[in-house]
Amino acid sequence: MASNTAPKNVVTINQKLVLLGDSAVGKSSLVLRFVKDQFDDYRESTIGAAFLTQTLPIDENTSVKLEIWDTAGQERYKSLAPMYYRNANCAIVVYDITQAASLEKAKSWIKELQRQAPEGIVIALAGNKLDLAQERRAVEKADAEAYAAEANLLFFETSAKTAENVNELFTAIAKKLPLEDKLNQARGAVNRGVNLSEARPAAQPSGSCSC
Ligand SMILES: Nc1nc2c(ncn2[C@@H]2O[C@H](COP(=O)(O)OP(=O)(O)OP(=O)(O)O)[C@@H](O)[C@H]2O)c(=O)[nH]1
Repeated sequence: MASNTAPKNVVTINQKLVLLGDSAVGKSSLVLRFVKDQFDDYRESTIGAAFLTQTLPIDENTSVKLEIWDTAGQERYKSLAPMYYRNANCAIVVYDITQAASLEKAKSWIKELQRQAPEGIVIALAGNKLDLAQERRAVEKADAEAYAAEANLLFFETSAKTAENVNELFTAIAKKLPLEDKLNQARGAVNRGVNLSEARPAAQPSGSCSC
């Protein structure tokens, strides 16, 4: 599990991450595994959205603090999603490898992000519930991988239950973020003795942590 604090002399860049996908594919479970290294077999569906943060080192001088918006997958909350992806730097779109329809839903989220989210947003496609692959797989890895390559997405199959590929997914996203400008700004601010917290991103939509 990643640490929640960064060592001294490390520049930390805040980046907003949004999770999207059908209900019950495991969005909240992936976040819970990544942030707290926990898993619940019986999780309540998210209401509205949940907010958590986690700091990830990406090299010896730089950390990324991910401000994670875990959106609710139920259809009735669909209209809220733009509020969460509007200023996002990166997104994880999740499907369940045992439910073919959830990949179709993921593809429609990806189209919406590519049309409406900020230019340059880093998008990953995650096929979750990999622990059920042997008995219940309904989406072939090669098919999802080929789609992801064509749409220029990062791609991982994950299991929030066993933790397989969960840290790898979040780390790959953090490493793909174009941080050069922000790093130069932050290092310039440090050299001028400016308090970095003044340069943090604008206020986020309100939400609660359901973890
Ligand atoms: N076997 C298995 N079950 C999982 C995995 N991830 C999540 N689940 C289960 O799937 C169910 C739904 O998980 P959630 O994390 O609540 O799904 P969600 O996508 O956040 O759902 P919404 O809040 O409705 O959008 C729960 O019962 C979880 O325990 C996994 O990797 N493997």
